[in-house]
Amino acid sequence: MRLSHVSFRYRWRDPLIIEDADAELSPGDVIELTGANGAGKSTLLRLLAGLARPTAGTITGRPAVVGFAPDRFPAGQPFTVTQYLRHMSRVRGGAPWEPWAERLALSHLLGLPLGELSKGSAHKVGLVQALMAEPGLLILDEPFAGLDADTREALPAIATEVAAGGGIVIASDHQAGLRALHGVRHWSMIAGRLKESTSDTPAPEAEPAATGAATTARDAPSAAAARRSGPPGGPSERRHATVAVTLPAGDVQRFLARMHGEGFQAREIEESG
Ligand SMILES: Nc1ncnc2c1ncn2[C@@H]1O[C@H](COP(=O)(O)OP(=O)(O)OP(=O)(O)O)[C@@H](O)[C@H]1O
Repeated sequence: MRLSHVSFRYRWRDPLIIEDADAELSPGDVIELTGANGAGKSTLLRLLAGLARPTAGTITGRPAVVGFAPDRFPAGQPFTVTQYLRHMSRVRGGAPWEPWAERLALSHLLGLPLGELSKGSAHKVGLVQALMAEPGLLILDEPFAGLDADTREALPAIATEVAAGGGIVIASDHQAGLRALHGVRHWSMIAGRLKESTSDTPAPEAEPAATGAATTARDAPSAAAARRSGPPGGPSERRHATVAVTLPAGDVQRFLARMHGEGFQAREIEESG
């Protein structure tokens, strides 16, 4: 998989969040992505996942199966854990999710509605949906945040297994949870630039994103963030609209991944003959 001169801005005339990123990812790579808050890590991960398109440059050779665990799992969906994971498994061609749920110590929570899960447990559900389809590219946005000690210890081994099976693993990680892994690559986002450090010491998390004007972008509530949190206060937070979408069956997985990444909720999937 290759990034060639990839630049990205959220809106026309906004500053570039990512500027001229070049990188090559090979099967078996485990990559730790660091950078200050707002440096553009999540943005880069979304570009890698195919959930956003580069403003300039290209990303080629993305593996067919991408597992993406966002930093904030959209837990406000009207499903129990089992219903949600079954549903994601169907979307992913019947991928086995139960062993992952067991491994991440979710088995006792399967009957709970997603909305009743603790932050860490909801995060685990996001990890299970990302792992179940044996991704060729596993993207983890702050995977260690909020996890209990056992799961924190399990994650490096899981990353190693995915890589050993020929997958690429990339994780943004303020907690250095993968740093001890043998052969881990260190990427950092600094001032809009993607840098790889060749030593075992990753580059410092020096500066936030791109240029001075990036402050505006960082501080402004993003459209996606606004959608995730909803309007402040009052019963309007609970108002929803349901939209029926028809699309080719082969696009369902990509569509759902993008939708979940944006914080939207899937209600029902129905395949016609
Ligand atoms: N949907 C959006 N629309 C406009 N600007 C955005 C959007 N999402 C993020 N940004 C801006 O892009 C910049 C990079 O954000 P990003 O979430 O990629 O940073 P990050 O390195 O992952 O930060 P953190 O470590 O805090 O998670 C920030 O300035 C942020 O405000």
